[in-house]
Amino acid sequence: MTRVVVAKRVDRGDADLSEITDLARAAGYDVVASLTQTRDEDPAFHFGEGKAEELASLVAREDAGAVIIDNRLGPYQTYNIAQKLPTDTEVVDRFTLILEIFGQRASTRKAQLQVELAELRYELPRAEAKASLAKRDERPGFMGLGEYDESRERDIKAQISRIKNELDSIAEKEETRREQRRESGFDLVALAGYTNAGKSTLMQRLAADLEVGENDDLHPDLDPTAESQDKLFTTLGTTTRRAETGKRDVLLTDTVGFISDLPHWLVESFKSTLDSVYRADLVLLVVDASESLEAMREKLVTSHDTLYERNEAPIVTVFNKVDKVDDEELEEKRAALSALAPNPVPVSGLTGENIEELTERVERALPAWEQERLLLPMADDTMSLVSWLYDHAHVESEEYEGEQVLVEFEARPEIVEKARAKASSLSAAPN
Ligand SMILES: Nc1nc2c(ncn2[C@@H]2O[C@H](COP(=O)(O)OP(=O)(O)OP(=O)(O)O)[C@@H](O)[C@H]2O)c(=O)[nH]1
Ligand SMILES: [Mg+2]
Repeated sequence: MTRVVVAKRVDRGDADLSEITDLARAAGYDVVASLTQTRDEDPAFHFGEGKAEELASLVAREDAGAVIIDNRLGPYQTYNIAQKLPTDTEVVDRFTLILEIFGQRASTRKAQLQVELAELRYELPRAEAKASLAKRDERPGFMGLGEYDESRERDIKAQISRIKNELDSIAEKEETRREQRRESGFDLVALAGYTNAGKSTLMQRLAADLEVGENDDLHPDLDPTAESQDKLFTTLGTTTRRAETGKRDVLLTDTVGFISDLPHWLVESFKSTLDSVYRADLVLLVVDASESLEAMREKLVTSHDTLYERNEAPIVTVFNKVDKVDDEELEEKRAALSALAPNPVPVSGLTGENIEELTERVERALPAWEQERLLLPMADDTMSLVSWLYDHAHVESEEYEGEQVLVEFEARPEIVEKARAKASSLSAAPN
């Protein structure tokens, strides 16, 4: 395990190193020391130059192989800090660290492409900076360098557009699959929220274990396990399972957690993963209610920012981990956060407390179903239409009256429309 020093600068107040330390551990580093500074950003070193020197001696004393800095460093700042540090000390910033974790966990083609895309987008401005440095230093006999770096830039741009095309075609396939699932009568519910909020635990709680096996071939992302761990970014791809909520057939999707302070291009790189949230029929926004009010507020803001531009679905906020919070504290948090999290459902994914209230809320918040009664003549295909209704709708009653059958059911508007069409083709069929 590489020994690392974590460091962070804030403009004012105290720098909090807990998240960057968790991220470093999630990436497999051994955090051996830390350093913080409260001051304005220094253009050359990000930290004050004296602090950068302090960092260098800390790295030497601790025999660390890398420093992890929880700030956005410009390419020049990264270079300048590296110059101060013992030779071969790696400088890792918040985004490279997150990308490293994503890279380690990326197990599907899509996840790998997304990581690659983010890495290239990270590298592009750095290659541009290198090229312009090289140009500035260009002297006779040194011509090759600048040109070489410009070709690297062109290379990166070409790779970016190739990967984006492939991701677009994956996204299209997934959109088609979502539509097919809706046509089969499923409501699509997505779990979203800050990393480590307990999404995967809740998924396991809500999932009906039954039937996953049967659907494996149909839906390749249906996965019997949604791993949960006390680690950041345990879940990277998406996992979909059937959930038991009552009348409605719900497909629940668990997905990558949100995290604060990510640049736009990084979030954008994971767009096709987040599409399963943006394009759901309902989003369950999971919040860890056992954290401090301030942490909850910040994480809710990050979550809403991530959802803001693209999300089309209604949102139900879930206050998770209530087994660790007493009623009074919960009530205070609920009141203080009412603007960001209106009417949250308190649950514990771990103990199962209050899960029923959650499933009831899901049923109520999903787009409304239509009621319909169809009087069907007894024809060759009548029984197959009835069984189709059982698969795609909630059948309330089925009564036989002589040569006719009366079916009462509730379903999505599209399903009702399809059923009507099927019914009219029944009666039109010659006997
Ligand atoms: N006490 C308590 N712990 C919980 C609860 N739900 C989840 N946890 C714990 O919180 C940690 C994170 O849970 P996950 O379900 O992996 O969280 P996640 O949101 O899927 O996290 P990422 O996939 O890493 O973004 C695990 O250690 C869980 O056991 C809960 O209701 N109560
Ligand atoms: Mg998870």
